[in-house]
Amino acid sequence: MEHFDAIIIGFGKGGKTLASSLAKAGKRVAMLEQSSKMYGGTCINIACIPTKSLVFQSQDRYKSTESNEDYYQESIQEKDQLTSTLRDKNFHMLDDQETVMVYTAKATFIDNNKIQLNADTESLELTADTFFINTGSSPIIPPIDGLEETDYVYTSTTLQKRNELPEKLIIVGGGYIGLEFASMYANFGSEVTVIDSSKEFLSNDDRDIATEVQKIFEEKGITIQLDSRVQSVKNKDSGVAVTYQTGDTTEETYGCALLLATGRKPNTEGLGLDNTSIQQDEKGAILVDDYLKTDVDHIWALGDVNGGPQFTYISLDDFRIVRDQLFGKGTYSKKERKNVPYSVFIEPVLSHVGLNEKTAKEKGIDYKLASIPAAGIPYARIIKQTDGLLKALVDPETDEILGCTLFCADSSEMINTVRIAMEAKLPYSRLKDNIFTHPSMSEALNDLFSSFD
Ligand SMILES: Cc1cc2nc3c(=O)[nH]c(=O)nc-3n(C[C@H](O)[C@H](O)[C@H](O)COP(=O)(O)OP(=O)(O)OC[C@H]3O[C@@H](n4cnc5c(N)ncnc54)[C@H](O)[C@@H]3O)c2cc1C
Ligand SMILES: NC(=O)c1ccc[n+]([C@@H]2O[C@H](COP(=O)([O-])OP(=O)(O)OC[C@H]3O[C@@H](n4cnc5c(N)ncnc54)[C@H](O)[C@@H]3O)[C@@H](O)[C@H]2O)c1
Repeated sequence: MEHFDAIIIGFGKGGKTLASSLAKAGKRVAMLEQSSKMYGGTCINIACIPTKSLVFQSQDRYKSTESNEDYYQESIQEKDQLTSTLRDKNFHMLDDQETVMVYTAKATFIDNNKIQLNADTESLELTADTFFINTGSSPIIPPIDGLEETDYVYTSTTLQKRNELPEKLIIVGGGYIGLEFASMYANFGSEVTVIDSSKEFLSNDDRDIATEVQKIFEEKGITIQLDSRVQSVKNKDSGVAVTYQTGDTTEETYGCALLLATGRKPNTEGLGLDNTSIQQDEKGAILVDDYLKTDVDHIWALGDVNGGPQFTYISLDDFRIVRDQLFGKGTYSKKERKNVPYSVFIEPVLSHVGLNEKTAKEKGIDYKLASIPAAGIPYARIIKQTDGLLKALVDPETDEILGCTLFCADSSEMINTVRIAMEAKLPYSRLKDNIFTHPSMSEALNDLFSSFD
């Protein structure tokens, strides 16, 4: 039986980065990945990278004279080339290191110290001093009658593999995936309907932001059905007949394809956690302390599987927490992680960090508010992306930035500048008076924060 210094289960962002660090420190590492199609993890193979490749290609659709169908197929091929290159690069990044061994097989714990690897024809047992679980998450399939017997039902993973552009696409769930896919498929030329169970569109966001996003979605021809639940689906023609309940009424609609985007659950099935002392919460997430340690002293869990925010950059930050324990002072923990930003890659991008007006009001937190339209930004005019709205909240006592929402082009870059200012506890005047290059979207931060004077 082979013994390692560390076994990492799952080729996710946190795990693969940790594997490299451990190897650099001369440790013997086993990276266990269940699928040869997933070297590098979810992000590069089926999530952030391929979807953003499609998002950005869909935004260039208007530049091409090709048919919608041809343009879409080429975009899918381009996306596949990109992920294949990255997958190969990721595999070699680890496998080419002398002290790292990549095993392609599903891992199951036999006990707190031993793993069984199950490949097609053989199985193998491995032991290690330390274990790091980084198995990610997978789509939640909601209980809908007829789902299993119906063709043309997809998840975000399987829809990206479909070569044919759906003329009519129905999306269940209006969260990150639902909105990004809605915007992207509408740009490619699909007729899109989003069905979401929430009473309000973008229910966690400020109403003025949600209204602006909804307006832009409707201009793209996207139909949004709120307070609605899909009850049943069945095959119809070469697509899906969908029955859903909106308030008290039952409605029917038809799509060539149905995308399920109702959240993701931690990947713990088949991991053999029952054979260990590791505990899980009611949603299946592995319970960890602030240092990401499980109930077993030599086993940690990183990324989506530990129930934290589901972002690649959080998995990477989980790596930083573990690295600090293995190679640093052991002081960095989840408690230190504040102001996690996010970007939803619709058009324009919706980015946020910290507090928004809605939450500030709910919590009775004092704030000063500034808001400017994206149309006033010279660079937005140059790139012809004048839709959107920028908002910021500052503390009236300290002048520190409490939060910021940027619904404008390039906001996924700009929001990182705002976060640094927040983390450094700078007064808003530092962004108001910062020298930004011109013309750029970032210089809009001068204008946004000038509104407080
Ligand atoms: C469509 C989509 C778009 C997204 N877009 C973004 C985005 O733009 N930005 C962003 O930050 N986040 C985005 N996310 C979220 C992001 O992809 C995840 O948060 C992130 O990939 C999670 O990484 P991880 O390190 O937890 O593990 P993962 O990258 O999920 O890796 C887990 C790996 O473990 C393997 N595995 C599972 N079980 C076993 C087992 N028993 N044995 C061996 N191997 C196993 C899996 O095959 C997988 O390769 C998106 C998600 C989706 C679905
Ligand atoms: N840009 C990004 O960073 C990005 C992009 C995509 C995904 N992600 C990550 O992936 C995670 C999963 O994304 P997601 O969109 O699947 O989940 P989500 O939690 O963002 O949204 C799920 C949506 O589905 C709705 N819903 C739930 N059950 C429903 C039902 N039965 N019928 C109708 N609607 C229902 C919810 O109201 C919610 O609006 C996200 O939480 C995010 O962390 C990030």
